[in-house]
Amino acid sequence: MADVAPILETQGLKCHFGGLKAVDGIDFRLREGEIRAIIGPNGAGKTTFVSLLSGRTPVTSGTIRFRGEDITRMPAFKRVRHGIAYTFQITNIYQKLTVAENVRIAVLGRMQRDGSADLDDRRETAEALRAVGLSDRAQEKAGELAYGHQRLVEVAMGLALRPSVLILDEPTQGLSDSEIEDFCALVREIARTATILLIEHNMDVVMQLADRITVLNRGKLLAEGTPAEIRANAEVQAAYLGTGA
Ligand SMILES: Nc1ncnc2c1ncn2[C@@H]1O[C@H](COP(=O)(O)OP(=O)(O)OP(=O)(O)O)[C@@H](O)[C@H]1O
Repeated sequence: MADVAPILETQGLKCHFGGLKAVDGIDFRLREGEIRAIIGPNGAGKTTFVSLLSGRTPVTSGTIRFRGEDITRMPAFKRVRHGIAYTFQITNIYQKLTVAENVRIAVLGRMQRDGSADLDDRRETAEALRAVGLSDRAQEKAGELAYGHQRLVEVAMGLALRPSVLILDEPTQGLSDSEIEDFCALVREIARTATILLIEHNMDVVMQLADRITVLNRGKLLAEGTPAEIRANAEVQAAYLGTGA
């Protein structure tokens, strides 16, 4: 696998906020088709790192390549067109619109992107809602849903874009145990057609889903490996998992 060209790659990626080195020189390679988890203590730089990948936050220095093309300075909306979708922490949702209307906006955006005006947008919307288990709530106002369900609306919006890379930032926050189980099944399903980059604090979810795990600490890459390797890594245990994990 090591010689397969990465779908997404960073070299020496940095993002400094004044004196704070939120992301401090990260070399990262994401393989096409994998589920990669990013973990690390609070403030490690995880959200900042994926914000750089999505174009939401400007890079201080270093490069980002997508399928070999330098996208370091490409605006966020163009990255979405290239197939990099990022579910924000709810900020994407129109609170006063229904769940279905929110998802339909994403579907229509993709149709415009792909020039596929002949697609049945209502059917596509219904499919995305079914995938995340929100069909029953399609006509509810998005802003009135529980927090965890609003996160799922965002995932449906991301899915509706048919991304080749889907970046999920703490998607299971606010979900019940059974909803988390359904969500894990959904991620496996999505992974059949997309590469997934997942920031996640729930270690059960990480260990269950990830093909590989990247550990960040203080803006730097601390370790990378399979779930078993990361579990056994003493440095990771000290920095993040705690020695008892
Ligand atoms: N826009 C910003 N301006 C200034 N500092 C920021 C900004 N965004 C993030 N930071 C700081 O950068 C550091 C990394 O934050 P980031 O949110 O990327 O970490 P994280 O690993 O995602 O943390 P958490 O797990 O708590 O979400 C933190 O010290 C944070 O306060």
